Amino acid sequence: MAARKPLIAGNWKMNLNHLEAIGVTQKLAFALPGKYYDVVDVAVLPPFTDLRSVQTLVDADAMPITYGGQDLSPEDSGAFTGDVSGAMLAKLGCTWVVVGHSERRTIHGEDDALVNRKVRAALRHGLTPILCLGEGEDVREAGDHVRYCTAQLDGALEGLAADDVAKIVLAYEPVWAIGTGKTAGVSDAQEVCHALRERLREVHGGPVADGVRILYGGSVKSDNVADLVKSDDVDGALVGGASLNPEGFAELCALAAGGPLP
Ligand SMILES: O=C(CO)COP(=O)(O)O
Repeated sequence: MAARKPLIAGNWKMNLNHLEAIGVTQKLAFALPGKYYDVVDVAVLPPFTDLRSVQTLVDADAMPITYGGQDLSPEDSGAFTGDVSGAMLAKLGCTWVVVGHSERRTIHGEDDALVNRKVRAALRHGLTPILCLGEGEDVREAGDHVRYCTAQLDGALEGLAADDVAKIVLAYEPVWAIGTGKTAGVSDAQEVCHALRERLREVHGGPVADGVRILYGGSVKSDNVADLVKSDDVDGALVGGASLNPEGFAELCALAAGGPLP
């Protein structure tokens, strides 16, 4: 298996104003000693209004933390009230942008075609899309989750060249596990992450499949992260609620890197 460095990304969702963001980022950097970043990549994904503050702090203290947005417009500029472009995120030093989160798909009606345009917009501006996929409870109960998730993958990546697909991070987030306290079992997470990787292999080739990081998201906590990232095809976690507490998130990152904080 190709060596893939795990990524632990904290999706703050619509939490923490820009002043709180400064506090949380400082505490996270203080709580997680530098050596852990050799083993895991650590990212925070704050609301748009916090990004400038996070950028200033990360730059000033040369923190090894990366950051990104939670969404972007498929367009580059123009009359799109309320939207934020990939160019704007790139200008703020963002590394990542979440695309296709289930909360965007459900609450804002985003479909695979729009997600595909957003993936392209992110890549156009040198951002790494964290492309979220995942089935709802009804699909899981019908046993159709693998087919459902690979179809979402195909839709989101339709028409993309293999060397672009190689730049993407995937996140398998079963909707029934988000914010519910129900985590997919390690074998459930591994099953879908493996199927997504095999689909990448089929469509985009072995080197792409072996290189792309596939995260798991949905009620990831300090007590389950280590087992999740030990799975062959799970290369990290997209963490919601548990990323809001900086000391707790630092502990979670350390556990993903192989051991608790000293
Ligand atoms: O949606 C998620 C991350 O993007 C997961 O959220 P929770 O970790 O709060 O379940």
